[in-house]
Amino acid sequence: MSQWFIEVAVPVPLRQTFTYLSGSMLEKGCRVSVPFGKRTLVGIVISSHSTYHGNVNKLKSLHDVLDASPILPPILLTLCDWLTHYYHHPIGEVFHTALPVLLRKGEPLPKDTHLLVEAVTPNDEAPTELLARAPKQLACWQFISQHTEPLATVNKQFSSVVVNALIEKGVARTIEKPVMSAGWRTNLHLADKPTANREQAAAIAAINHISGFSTLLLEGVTGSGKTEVYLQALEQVLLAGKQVLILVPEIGLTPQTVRRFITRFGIDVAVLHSQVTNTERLVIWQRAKENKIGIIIGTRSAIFTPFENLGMIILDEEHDDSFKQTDGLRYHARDLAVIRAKNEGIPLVLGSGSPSLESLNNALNKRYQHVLLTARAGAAVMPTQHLLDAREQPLQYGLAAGTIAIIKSHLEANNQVLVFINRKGYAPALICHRCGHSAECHRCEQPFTVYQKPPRLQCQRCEKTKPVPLRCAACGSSELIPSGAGTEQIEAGLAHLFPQYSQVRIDSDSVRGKDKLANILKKVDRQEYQLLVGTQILAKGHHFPHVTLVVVLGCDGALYSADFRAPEKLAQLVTQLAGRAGRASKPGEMWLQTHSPEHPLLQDLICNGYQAFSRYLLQERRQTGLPPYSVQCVLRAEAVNAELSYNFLMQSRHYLDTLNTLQMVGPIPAMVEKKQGRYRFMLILSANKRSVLHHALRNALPSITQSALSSKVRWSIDVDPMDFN
Ligand SMILES: Nc1ncnc2c1ncn2[C@@H]1O[C@H](COP(=O)(O)OP(=O)(O)OP(=O)(O)O)[C@@H](O)[C@H]1O
Ligand SMILES: [Zn+2]
Repeated sequence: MSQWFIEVAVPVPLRQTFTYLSGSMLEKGCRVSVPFGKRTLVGIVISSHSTYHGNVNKLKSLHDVLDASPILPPILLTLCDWLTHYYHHPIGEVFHTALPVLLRKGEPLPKDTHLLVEAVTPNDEAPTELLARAPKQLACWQFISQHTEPLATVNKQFSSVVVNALIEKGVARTIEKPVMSAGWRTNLHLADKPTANREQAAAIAAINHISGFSTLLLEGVTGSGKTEVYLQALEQVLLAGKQVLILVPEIGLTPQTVRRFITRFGIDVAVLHSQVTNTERLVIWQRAKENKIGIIIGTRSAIFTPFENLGMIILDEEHDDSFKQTDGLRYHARDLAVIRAKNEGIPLVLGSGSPSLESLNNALNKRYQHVLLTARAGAAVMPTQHLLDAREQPLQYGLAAGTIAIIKSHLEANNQVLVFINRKGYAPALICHRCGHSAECHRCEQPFTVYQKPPRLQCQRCEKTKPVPLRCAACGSSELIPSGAGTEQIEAGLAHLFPQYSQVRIDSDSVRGKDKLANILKKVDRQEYQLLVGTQILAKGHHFPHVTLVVVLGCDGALYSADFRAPEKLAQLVTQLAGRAGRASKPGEMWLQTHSPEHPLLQDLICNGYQAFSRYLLQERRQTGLPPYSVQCVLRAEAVNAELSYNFLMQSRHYLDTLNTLQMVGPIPAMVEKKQGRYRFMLILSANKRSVLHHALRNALPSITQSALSSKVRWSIDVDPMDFN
């Protein structure tokens, strides 16, 4: 019997494959179960060899081969290889991330079958007598004797009690059959659509003109009808029988968006987001792979869906943070989409009203095609933007008198008002009025947020909760005052100021649970609420036709942040928030309440708008040599013992420095210095060229991973970091 040496990617945090023995050659991409220490793990075959240059006696045999043919198509295998190299991530974990949870666990692919109910006719006679006393059962039997129907269809008319009774009496049985689907292409039909305006038509033509791979940045102001452009550009792709993948931000995936695609094309649209169960996810995964689904709309990880015949990728709100994974394999779905589209030889469309500086730079450099939509679609006009100087104005619940007056005028005109604040809870801190001590989470060294609904203190980093204390832990005084304002406080304040208007709070606390956000948005649409108070969630792509005023609170902190991306993120947030106002027939306005009305960044953004502001920020990045004019990587380490994580990074710095090609900052405390009892440090690496950064990392990683300290701390590599937390 021949012996094969199989290289397997095993889901462990080690940057290598492991060799196992097998009696036969195995193809790359098949799953195998292997012994690993005392455990059995599911790994992916990377390669098979007939020879081995090591001690064969030390090798173990595979337990099992789980797939007869590769579970991942070649395109995804290539993508995983790219991820492993680009993000310097352990190969087994890369494959693990790319696979649906159930496949990671070694489950087989589900059979695409359904149960049918078939009538049985004993002695060739209808069982009329047998069922004479059970008219429902008789009716059911007659129904199934005419056609063999799926159980689900039968159950629409007859309860399972009735069906089971027939089965027990031996006059019906269930049979499992493959689902015969006519395929989405037969159902495809185009519904009525608005006539594209001149700019939209140019964008659609530009997209449809692409043959093979190209990335196109659609920079369209909020409400300019980007979704309409996607819809019309997709017609040609779908009519050619090709599938499409649409990637959207985490919370932007609303039923309204999905419905627009369903009604336009008349076909099922599969949706992939965090609330989809593992079983549903696997079914969609397989159906896409077999070209049984035409359109998939999903968040970040949907980029790993296999398609038999993918024709286009669209990534909407491409500036959104949620496309970047912030733990484990820290990939950016936008960058992955570029690589995937290139490998598939298909167009990629990136859309945003406030594009990231990375994409903008690529567009201005002509690496991407660039199409602008400068005006709103239909009759809507762009909202006006203003600063509200809160200095020396009386404040009530964090709202300046001027802000309250503007809110009042819009409410009285019967319009909806959206109030944004970047904090959840009632107040971001509880402070002792006598000694100034603030109640703090010890594990995170971070002030507790005060909540009223229900009353508690809660840490935003580790979610630990505590009852609200009656006395100061430091001096015993009972004079404890909430400091600053969050959504709950603004909600309470507005309820007090405007009791006659109905209000809803929209933040991650209030929309927790399936369909909760969707239901609130439906009510907003029906104008059951006139005041909307909330966090970032409100900024994401929603179409609020009745909102005419957007009020922005609590943004001053971002003006003084140490993160060089803070101005860009603030500008995107403000632009997207303003973009929720005046989207239909009535014009809208945005007021940003600030104590720094003269700050040049704010002035520039409000007076000149995102388009000019973003070009100015790019100039600044060029002058300072920051991304996208350089590349970065962050090495993070955390440990209960601060010294360990500091020393690990110090030592890593030394290994990385041997080539003397990188600029390095650190080790310095991460912006989130402590979390759940662990001290966190970072080392920021930058280089002018990507190849230099990668070379230095590849050169140093063996020493870093083999160091004794590396097993004593939790550490990670973040290529193209989007934050310094
Ligand atoms: N050519 C058109 N004629 C009339 N109405 C249109 C046209 N294109 C889009 N609309 C309408 O304009 C509104 C905004 O369009 P859409 O939601 O596509 O904008 P968007 O650019 O995706 O918005 P945002 O980036 O702010 O989320 C929608 O109600 C849409 O139906
Ligand atoms: Zn905490």
